[in-house]
Amino acid sequence: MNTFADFGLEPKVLQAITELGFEESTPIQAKSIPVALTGRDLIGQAQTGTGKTAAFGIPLINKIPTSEDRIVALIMTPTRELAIQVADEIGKLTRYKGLRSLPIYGGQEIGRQIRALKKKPQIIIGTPGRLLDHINRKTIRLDDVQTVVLDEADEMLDMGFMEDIQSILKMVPEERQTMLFSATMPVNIQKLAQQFLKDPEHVSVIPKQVTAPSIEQSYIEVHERQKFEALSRLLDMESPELAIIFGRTKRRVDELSEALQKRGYSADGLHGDLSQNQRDNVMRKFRDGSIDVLVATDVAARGLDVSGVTHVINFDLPQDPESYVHRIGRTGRAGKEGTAWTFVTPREIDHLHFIERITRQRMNRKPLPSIAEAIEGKQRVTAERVLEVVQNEEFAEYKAIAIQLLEQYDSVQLLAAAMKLLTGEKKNVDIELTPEEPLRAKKRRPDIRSNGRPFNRSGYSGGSRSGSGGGGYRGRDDKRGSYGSGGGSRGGYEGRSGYGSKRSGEGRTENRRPKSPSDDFVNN
Ligand SMILES: Nc1ncnc2c1ncn2[C@@H]1O[C@H](COP(=O)(O)OP(=O)(O)OP(=O)(O)O)[C@@H](O)[C@H]1O
Ligand SMILES: [Mg+2]
Repeated sequence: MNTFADFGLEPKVLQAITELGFEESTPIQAKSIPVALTGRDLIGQAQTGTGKTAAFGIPLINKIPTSEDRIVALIMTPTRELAIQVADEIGKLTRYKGLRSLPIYGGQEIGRQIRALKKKPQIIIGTPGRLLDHINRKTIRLDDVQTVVLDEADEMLDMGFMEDIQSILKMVPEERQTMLFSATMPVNIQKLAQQFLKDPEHVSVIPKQVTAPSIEQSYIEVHERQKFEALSRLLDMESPELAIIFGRTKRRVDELSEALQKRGYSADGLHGDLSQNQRDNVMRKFRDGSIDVLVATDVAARGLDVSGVTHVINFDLPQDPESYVHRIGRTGRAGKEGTAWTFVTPREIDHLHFIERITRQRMNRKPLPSIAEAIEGKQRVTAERVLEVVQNEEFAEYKAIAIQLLEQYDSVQLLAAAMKLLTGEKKNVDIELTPEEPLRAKKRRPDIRSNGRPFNRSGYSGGSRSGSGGGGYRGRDDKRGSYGSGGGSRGGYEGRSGYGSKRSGEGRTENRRPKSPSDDFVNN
């Protein structure tokens, strides 16, 4: 068993880890924490949801003296919500040590950030655009930074942030420790590594496939026009605890979340054109369970850790295999199980097979759920709800009326009628979504798992950690689990638009993703 005590960490850091409920280190933590503690540069790769945040967070926190009052550590993330989430986890890990960490991201009032910076945080977690903004205003100085982490490094590169990262790292002393982390390491990450890292140690825990082992992956072949019906049936059949549905464009996300609401689902949409306030609100509602379906663009694909997400549905096929890996990785986290469904139109089937080849993981082909299956799913949920009330004996005040009714009517008829009311009929509104262009198949390219190096077989077994649960779908109450970081009350977001925040105000979008097929997509 790999306990955190073996790393020789400070007692106060150890205490915070214990409080988070982490009993054993995950494989990526076990391998990278000792390396990071030596001060070496590091490239860390491990499947989604396996604790990479703590893998860089713990050693980073451990080495900062409490008396420090300069910015000595910088963590960069591709999106606003990830900056907030990582800051949240870092905050929890520094609870007893008493370090100060601060998220810095576009969309938030800059004056507020400047005031917070006056409190002399030692750790900054930020998105590139807003960081540069502060550097230019001289409200952030990086002259004393000793540790830099690029979380989701490949994504930042992919989005065209190389220049911004270069400009930021020019402000950081050469004498420093630099770490890159992601679940996917395409070959072009080497370029970034060569420029910014010195003789890095590669720490990779990718056993067989890059997708997390606890996610069941299926696809349904469906025509563009059938997609919404397929989605409704799927949601009814599966009745997810919490689900994230990915759409290709902002328009798609808007239309789809509105359509789901019209049909009576508790859904809301998230993309980069919403104001920061709207984004925060949607994330807060999703994290606290007041909505159970989040419809999002790829802005929500990376790093987001919301415990209780049982399902990911790709309403539109993802652009590339990396996006697929990260999208479905929003479920099946920390050893829990998850289910991923992907809709594919007949013309896109080659693209789906391309994703399968690159991820070396086959998806199960499933038929469109039938109306009967959808109804059955809904009835099952109603029955479960009824039985829960029965078991908890939460019905005392209804007993008298029940007895009265049973004197006049048949018990089966009564229960069936009550269940019908409880199940609720889905509103029969017509839904027309604007069709999306199909994606074209791509040529095969190098493996995304291994960064061109022989991959590591020693790795991750998925179920080996204690405290990581495992048995399938949890009840609502368990949603926050014991993993900690999913329970943060804040939920911010940074759309792709947020990157350009140094040049743009809130909500403005910039095309910085070179390979995107349409403006709609890049502005996600
Ligand atoms: N040692 C541990 N034991 C139990 N839970 C852990 C441990 N380490 C991390 N976790 C929890 O696992 C969840 C996933 O962690 P994290 O978000 O760091 O994953 P990740 O590897 O960065 O995933 P992604 O690639 O999607 O960004 C979090 O809720 C975190 O609190
Ligand atoms: Mg992460």
